[in-house]
Amino acid sequence: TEPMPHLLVNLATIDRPPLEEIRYATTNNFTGRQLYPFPGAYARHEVAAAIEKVQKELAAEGLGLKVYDAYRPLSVQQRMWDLIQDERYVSNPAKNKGRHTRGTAIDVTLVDKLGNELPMPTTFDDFTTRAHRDSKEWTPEQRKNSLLLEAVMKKHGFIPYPYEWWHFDFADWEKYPPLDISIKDLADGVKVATPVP
Ligand SMILES: C[C@@H](N)C(=O)N[C@H](C)C(=O)O
Ligand SMILES: [Zn+2]
Repeated sequence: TEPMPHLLVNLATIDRPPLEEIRYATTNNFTGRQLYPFPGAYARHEVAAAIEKVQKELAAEGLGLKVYDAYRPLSVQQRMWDLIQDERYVSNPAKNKGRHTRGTAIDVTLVDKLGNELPMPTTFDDFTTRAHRDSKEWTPEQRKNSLLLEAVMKKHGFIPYPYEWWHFDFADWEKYPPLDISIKDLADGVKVATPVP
């Protein structure tokens, strides 16, 4: 396959950029390993445009998004799968080549004007049934906040993922090419990537 434009956009460059806490650029994640050399939240340009609309709408309520993860290289997805072979919580590259690998998935929570996270059902990457959207264990406040996040994301083209309250896929995500361009190459301004065959 020939290299082609990857069409990924740095979410820090959009209007009203979301807060970022890119957990896989730290050791504070379920792997205990730093998987990205430094933080970077990249998404397909269509997805970035939708996030801009979400941010505009949330700002009117004094709220915003905080991003835990966005685009993820396929090689990183493989490392995650090697650790947690549970398709509810980690995509199996052999089956679907990943969701985040296409720049169409985003892991987010809600923050107030000061950047404080609103109470949500679990912490990020809590791989238990409490993170499921049909969990009966949530408090009314956690449910309200989670449903608010879900509503604004759905309105702008995202599909809530059933097993993780923080994960959203852009509509038709399977139609976008999976990629393995590194976060470093993206930060260095490399504009082309080879789609994974
Ligand atoms: C690992 C977790 N944050 C995640 O992104 N899970 C989904 C299901 C995925 O790996 O695509
Ligand atoms: Zn996710």
